[in-house]
Amino acid sequence: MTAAAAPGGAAPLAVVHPGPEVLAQAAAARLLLRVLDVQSVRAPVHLVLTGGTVGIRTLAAVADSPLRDAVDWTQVHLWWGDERFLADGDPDRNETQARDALVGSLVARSGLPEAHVHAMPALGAVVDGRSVDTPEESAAAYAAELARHAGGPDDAGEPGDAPDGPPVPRFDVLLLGMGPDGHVASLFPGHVALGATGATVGVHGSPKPPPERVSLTFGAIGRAREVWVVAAGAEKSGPAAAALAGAPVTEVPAAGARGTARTLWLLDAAAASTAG
Ligand SMILES: O=C1O[C@H](COP(=O)(O)O)[C@@H](O)[C@H](O)[C@H]1O
Repeated sequence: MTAAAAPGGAAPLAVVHPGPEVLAQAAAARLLLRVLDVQSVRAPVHLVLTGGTVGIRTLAAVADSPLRDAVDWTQVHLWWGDERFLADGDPDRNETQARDALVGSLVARSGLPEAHVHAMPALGAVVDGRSVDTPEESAAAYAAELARHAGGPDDAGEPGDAPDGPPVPRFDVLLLGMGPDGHVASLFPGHVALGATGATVGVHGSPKPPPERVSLTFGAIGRAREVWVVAAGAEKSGPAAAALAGAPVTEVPAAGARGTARTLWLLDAAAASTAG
């Protein structure tokens, strides 16, 4: 396989919370305040959502937060870092879980336009008149959707903030969960997808079910202004410590997820227990 490049971007900073519920509440409050800050200087805001235990718990906390109503959701775009390649509405799809936890109510009650909800095409979806039957077709369709939203006035960065990379929006915050094997999005240790170029990649043979997935690449992740990795539980402590210590990306993919301006690791005490 092609080796993943050494990570550039902002060095990681870890913030530790006592347990998973406080972690989810704090991540949600932090996310909403970040959106408010960004909306004071530019629009639209591009957020990348994650699946996973803490990721979905964080979205549920956003839904219940009083800060939610301070955001202008008409000027927010939602994207996903990865997706399980399953039929639309499958309960294991990250999109389905995110819609149940938050996105559905933002569209129904908070003015988020459905056209701003950019889910990765599901198995059997029809995009531009063609059926999406493989992870590669879904990945290609998503890359095209990302490219349509790249290069807008909201892309203008701060001085020195112009990373090379595939055509994707400058994500304001990109959320990632992390598996106990150190995977982020659907980029797994030792997997050929780690070396993928372009914005997205179709994934086969995922060690975590389901085997077929779609993921942003490191190139796309590295275009985010801020990357936040959220993780809870003792089973995450080994990979968290390794990633924070700069482990090889091929062994601990989470080590390669960095934002241009900020890389935050939001951990609970158990997940931080091995970190020095
Ligand atoms: O399969 C996935 O797993 C990771 C982490 O999930 P967790 O339940 O261990 O927190 C998640 O971040 C990713 O988006 C998802 O597709």
